[in-house]
Amino acid sequence: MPTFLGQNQYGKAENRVVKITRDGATHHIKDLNVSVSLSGDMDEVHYSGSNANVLPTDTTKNTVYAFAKEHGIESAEQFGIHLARHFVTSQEPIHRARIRIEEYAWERIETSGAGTKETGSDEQPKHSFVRQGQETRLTQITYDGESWEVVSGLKDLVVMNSTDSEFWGYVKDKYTTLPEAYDRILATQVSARWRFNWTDDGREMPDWEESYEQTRKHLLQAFAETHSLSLQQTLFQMGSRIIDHRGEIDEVRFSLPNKHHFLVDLGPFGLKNDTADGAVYLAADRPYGLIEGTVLRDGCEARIPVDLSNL
Ligand SMILES: O=c1[nH]c(=O)c2[nH]c(=O)[nH]c2[nH]1
Repeated sequence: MPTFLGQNQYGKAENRVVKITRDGATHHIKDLNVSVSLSGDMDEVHYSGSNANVLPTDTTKNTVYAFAKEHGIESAEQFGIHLARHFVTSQEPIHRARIRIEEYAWERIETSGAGTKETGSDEQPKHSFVRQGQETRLTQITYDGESWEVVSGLKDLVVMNSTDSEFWGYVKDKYTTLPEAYDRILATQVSARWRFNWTDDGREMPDWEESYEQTRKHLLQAFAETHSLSLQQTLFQMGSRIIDHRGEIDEVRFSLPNKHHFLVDLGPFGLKNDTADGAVYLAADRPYGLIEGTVLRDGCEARIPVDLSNL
């Protein structure tokens, strides 16, 4: 044979697994990106195409989700060890498993205490999270020698509510397959711009640092405290909360990708997976719903461009 096979490995990369554990009203998130890579007696599949030694990559994906449900995710390390041991000890041709895991950290959103829980209790909702260490603060200043326009904002602020989100009662036509949801995850990567009404007419400038901190806080609190019937409704609540609390801002525009989380069907493995507790979700990256809109102070006109990537 003039050629021979060198190093090779295979598996399913980037299995996005999200597990929500409920401890009463307090939810805990484990959000991992798990990549499986296996190697061993795989010469034949390359030389002759015989799949006799091949555990499908699809099976490795299912194993990740089933293990998350059945055994939980104590830590990324423990989860990875468990998976690696499983592949090597359960499949004779597999001699080596490499499990790479990225873990995304989430911080609880501090709310104002005005949660929308129907319970009437003043207990803080504990199911709203902001992803750590991602966002970028932005500003754009325009001056034509006479007037100023200051538009500030942020992008890549990733937030999640692990409950208090529903989506139902929508139009259904012959192509509609989406089941109505009465308890779903709502997650988005916020891109927002807000326009200041300041201009250099002798008025004092806003305290830009304080304004940013407070605007971000109101945005997050509105996200956390809205019992959402759609991402569109949440968008309007976030914008209104900012305009109501920040007199220096007249207009807010949002671009909100709906980061869908689908309950994984673990029925084929005899595992019940519903939202009640310990639910395991597939975090899909595309396609995604894209919800965009502007919220304005009464009497003010829209000046922020519709397409935020132009800003
Ligand atoms: O909050 C949502 N708004 C929509 O317009 C929509 N469409 C969809 O399929 N899911 C959702 N969710």
